[in-house]
Amino acid sequence: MRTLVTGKQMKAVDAHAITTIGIPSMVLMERAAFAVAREVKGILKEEAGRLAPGASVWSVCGTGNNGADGIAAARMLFLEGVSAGVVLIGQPEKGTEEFLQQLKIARNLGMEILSREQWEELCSQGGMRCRVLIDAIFGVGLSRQVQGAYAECIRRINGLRQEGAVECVAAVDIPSGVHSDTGQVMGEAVSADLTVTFGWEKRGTVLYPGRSLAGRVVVENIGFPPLDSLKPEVRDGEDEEEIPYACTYGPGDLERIPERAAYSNKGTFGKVLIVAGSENMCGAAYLSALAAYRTGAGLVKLLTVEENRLILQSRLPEAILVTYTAGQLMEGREEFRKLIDEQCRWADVVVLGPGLGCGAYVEYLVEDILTMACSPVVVDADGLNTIAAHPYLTSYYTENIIITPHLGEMARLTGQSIPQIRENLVETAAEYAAHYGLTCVLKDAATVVASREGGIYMNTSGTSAMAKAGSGDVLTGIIAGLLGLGMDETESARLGVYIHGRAGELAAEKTGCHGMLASDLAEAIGSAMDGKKAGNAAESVWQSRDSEEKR
Ligand SMILES: NC(=O)C1=CN([C@@H]2O[C@H](COP(=O)(O)OP(=O)(O)OC[C@H]3O[C@@H](n4cnc5c(N)ncnc54)[C@H](O)[C@@H]3O)[C@@H](O)[C@H]2O)[C@@H](O)CC1
Ligand SMILES: Nc1ncnc2c1ncn2[C@@H]1O[C@H](COP(=O)(O)OP(=O)(O)O)[C@@H](O)[C@H]1O
Ligand SMILES: [K+]
Repeated sequence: MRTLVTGKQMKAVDAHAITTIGIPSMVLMERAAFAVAREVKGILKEEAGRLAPGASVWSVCGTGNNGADGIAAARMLFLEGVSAGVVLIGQPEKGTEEFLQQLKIARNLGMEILSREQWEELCSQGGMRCRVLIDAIFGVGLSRQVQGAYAECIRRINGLRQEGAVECVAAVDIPSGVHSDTGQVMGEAVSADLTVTFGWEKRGTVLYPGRSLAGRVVVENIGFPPLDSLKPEVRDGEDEEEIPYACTYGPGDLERIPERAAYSNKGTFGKVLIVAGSENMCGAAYLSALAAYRTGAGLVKLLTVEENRLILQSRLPEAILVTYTAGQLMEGREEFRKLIDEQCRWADVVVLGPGLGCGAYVEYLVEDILTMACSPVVVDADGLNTIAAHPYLTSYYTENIIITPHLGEMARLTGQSIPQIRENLVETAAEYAAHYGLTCVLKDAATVVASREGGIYMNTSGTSAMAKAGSGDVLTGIIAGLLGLGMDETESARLGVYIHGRAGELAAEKTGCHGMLASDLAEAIGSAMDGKKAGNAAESVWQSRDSEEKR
């Protein structure tokens, strides 16, 4: 498990380390700059291991402590014989104490220091070519939209990278212009190949578009005290609500999956009831059921319309089938309730919604399941659309409900627009989960899981190959399967999302990124749950120099 922090949390740790613990700010900075310089040197090194002759580095620096890191990193490279210079953006005289100190050191060493105007001139004459450009304009201190000269400078950096005048852009802490909490571009943002971040990963490099802009992320422990040494009021200010530290999973977290006991039978691993499918829509029910079995469920039963009987029985003979007709539901509601009651008593887990459609009877079905299920219920797709269309159904929400909306479904549930939700992914999921006391899995390219107690998980596995119909149905099956194995709602949701992404990566390796089908994703679940197998693309772009486990 890796911890993810907001900019504000990171600043609170900085302040705590410096003022309460007494670690001098310049000591932290020296370690931060050393890490950046080390990574840049790695890029500059020839195969033989020596630094490339004439290797040139420009460090483009703002006047805050991010800029101070950038000057210090350039100075370390300069002292190792690299042709490294500094470009200053903003008014240096207004810089932080640390910035002014770093600038003085660089000047005393005789380093080349350009103003923005001089740099612009160099660029416009085509004289700006370098192996590595260090982006140190803004770090976690970015507090507003980027405009004017700063925006121009960021556009210039991206232009140089695009035209090949700069081979590699290395961002200090976070690409300048990316919001450290939301990953949103604040007007203009640097597109980096590498980001060296300090202490803990920032939420903004896990959420899109920040995640695409950060490139490979290296996390460096520069000597901060552990997060749990901070008192809540130190973390977030006495007058404000405490924001929880978010987390993400990696292959090591697969150990959370319970062992499959030798002395067991099919009843040991959970009975999953999947209430899904409608006339002409049986694929979602099939994929959910298949995924639940592939995740380890002992018994999967499909409750679906009579029209799906033949196809589902032939596609997935391992599943038990109970069918109904729409007429049965509309006219014989009392009879139908008995059937639902019986099925709910049988189930250890219920999935409600994939492919249910929007027939008038679906409202009754959703109401009956929500009122009668006494086990965890995973509500997805048309289950959620029905709740959005009939808001009284939210009164049946209980603490063992997991909802798995994509952004469109979340927009229907909350009345917010999709862009609004996209910009506030974490807050939207967290507020809904807290308000209704349930687990909310808000699905996106970087899915967020908000628990009813306030915990936040942000997913880092997955691939765009999964952006295809049916992927969400597979996810509901995986989460249901994990609940069936006995995991709690939060853990099933978090690990389910992680395994789902990992299965996507593994399946895409075989089919190629464009060719993958949701059924390929479901078939890869078993391998994805096997912790010994490598293959997590997200893991390969992430690396920690000093992992949290070691601390
Ligand atoms: N001792 C420390 O405090 C340490 C700080 N570190 C570095 O310091 C960074 C944080 O430094 P700061 O808090 O000084 O903040 P930053 O250097 O990230 O930037 C803040 C500066 O930019 C200005 N600014 C913010 N948004 C702007 C906008 N849109 N347009 C124009 N100006 C804008 C602010 O007024 C401020 O002057 C971290 O990201 C990290 O790189 C690291 O060196 C670790 C130690
Ligand atoms: N670009 C992407 N990268 C990673 N995961 C993705 C991407 N696009 C979609 N996904 C995942 O695929 C799933 C799609 O779910 P959903 O939209 O409900 O599809 P459907 O309803 O067709 O099954 C979600 O779990 C989502 O996180
Ligand atoms: K930066």
